[in-house]
Amino acid sequence: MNAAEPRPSRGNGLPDMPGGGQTGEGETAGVAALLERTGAHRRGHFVLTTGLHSDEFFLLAQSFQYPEVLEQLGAALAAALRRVLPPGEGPAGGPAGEGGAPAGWAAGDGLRPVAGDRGPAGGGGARPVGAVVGPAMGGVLLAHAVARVLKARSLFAEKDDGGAMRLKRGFRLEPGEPVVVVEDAVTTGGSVRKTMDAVAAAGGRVVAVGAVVDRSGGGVDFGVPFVALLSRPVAAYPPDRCPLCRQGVPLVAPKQR
Ligand SMILES: O=P(O)(O)OC[C@H]1O[C@H](OP(=O)(O)OP(=O)(O)O)[C@H](O)[C@@H]1O
Ligand SMILES: O=C(O)c1cc(=O)[nH]c(=O)[nH]1
Repeated sequence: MNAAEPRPSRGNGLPDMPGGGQTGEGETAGVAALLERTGAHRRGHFVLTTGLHSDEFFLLAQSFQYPEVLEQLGAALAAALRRVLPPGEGPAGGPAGEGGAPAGWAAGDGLRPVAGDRGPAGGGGARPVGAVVGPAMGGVLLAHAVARVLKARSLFAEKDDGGAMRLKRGFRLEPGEPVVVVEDAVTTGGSVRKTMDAVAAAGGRVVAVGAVVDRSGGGVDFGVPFVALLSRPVAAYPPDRCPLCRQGVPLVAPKQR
């Protein structure tokens, strides 16, 4: 096999991510290869959520349709997040409590309690991450995959009528509960910021942000540590300054097809 080719693994034709979830060049290459192989990385002429145009698009639903790939990406992102989480705000452990859990479910049932019920972490000390929150739709599956590894709850925020994000469906956070926000692809960071606002409105405290792809190449600042499995600047143009429009390349809304 050509050394530059992704390594097939587990008989599914998908490449392993070198380093078992370690960040660095090897992992970046592994993630890029995974996105190529699963058809998530597209080239053409695309309209983005913000109305900007781009010649590249990361349609991560294509990758996430393979549970094994979602699991790999979630594990890699969880590992990267662990490295930037403040001490004590890593994965949860500790005893289960009642809050958020249906009656009769407790430690050993596989349910994660809300952070305020985790005993020793309270009392002014750092608390473990209680929840991973993703913006719907792109962040829903990813939040689940990351939460599974961090042993936290998996929640999602949804747009309300005004375009803001909100926790709905009875999702609750404890006051000051440490939360990680995850996103499939970050361009301007607007969706992550709205999700952070939703977490704050629900009383939680965002301690880190993670994404599979950071199209800003490190150009966005969320005020908390931000990690991405693949980070590089990707051009995005206002429509009236889009070179692809000038060339007459057909414009595609990739999520609508
Ligand atoms: O960094 P930004 O400029 O905010 O753009 C990135 C966001 O846009 C997309 O979501 P979209 O709003 O299209 O909703 P979806 O997740 O339902 O596809 C994407 O999944 C990110 O959430
Ligand atoms: O900016 C966006 O809307 C966007 C870009 C991208 O590459 N992928 C995606 O899902 N959304």
